[in-house]
Amino acid sequence: MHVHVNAAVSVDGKLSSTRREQISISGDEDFARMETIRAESDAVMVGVGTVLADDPSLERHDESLGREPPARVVADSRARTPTDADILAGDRPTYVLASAAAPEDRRRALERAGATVIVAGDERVALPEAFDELASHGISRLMVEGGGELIFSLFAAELVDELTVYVGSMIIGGRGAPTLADGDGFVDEFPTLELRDVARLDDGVVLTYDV
Ligand SMILES: NC(=O)c1ccc[n+]([C@@H]2O[C@H](COP(=O)([O-])OP(=O)(O)OC[C@H]3O[C@@H](n4cnc5c(N)ncnc54)[C@H](O)[C@@H]3O)[C@@H](O)[C@H]2O)c1
Ligand SMILES: Nc1nc(=O)c(N)c(NC[C@H](O)[C@H](O)[C@H](O)COP(=O)(O)O)[nH]1
Repeated sequence: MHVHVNAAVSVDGKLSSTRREQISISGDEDFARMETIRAESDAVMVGVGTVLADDPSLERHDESLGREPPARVVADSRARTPTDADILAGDRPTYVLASAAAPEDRRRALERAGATVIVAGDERVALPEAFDELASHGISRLMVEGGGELIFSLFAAELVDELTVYVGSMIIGGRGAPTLADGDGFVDEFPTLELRDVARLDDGVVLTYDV
């Protein structure tokens, strides 16, 4: 499975503010670029932290981009996704990746709301195992939109193939504000990236890396 992480950060590397509310870092051109990647993907993924903060639809709004609209995936160890979340709306499949720690009633509630629940791992979602399961459902190109906890885990599990980051010309600051990669952090060995492209977009810059 090809895994493409895409996110927008401030110059100081933040995904949002200390209030964890969605901030418009991207402008129209970057949102259009993001939609193109969505349209080229079999599924679009976020962590439940992003679902709870932003309630994203993960829609492909521009129908002219062709193909089937992508399925949706949430990494949600304890099955906390609200049953009225936008990510469950409509007919496109939604896969909730949960762990054995997810209460049975929450799993069932999400299934009743239309989700396919995949259980992998004891406490947190075991991402490699869950991704194998997604592949068996025909997902071979996965786009990941964040947030920082999920992106860190994907790098830690060496599951990322490609990274695009839009750096908006703003400072957000805040010690506790989410960054591109949070989690426990790397301390001795650090994933290295190969810079493939640099492009100006809106008032910022898009960096494209192979991992
Ligand atoms: N600017 C951007 O491009 C962008 C994109 C997405 C999110 N955001 C922002 O990021 C913030 C949310 O990010 P976050 O880091 O709090 O949450 P997140 O979206 O990364 O979700 C983290 C949650 O995912 C679940 N999870 C399951 N298995 C996991 C695993 N193996 N590793 C890690 N997490 C796992 C856990 O329940 C965990 O709490 C919000 O403020 C949102 O606005 C910004
Ligand atoms: N590319 C991008 N630029 C931003 O400035 C910003 N704040 C996000 N944030 C990501 C966000 O948390 C969601 O993943 C989707 O951007 C939600 O969009 P939809 O409601 O699905 O259209 N993403």
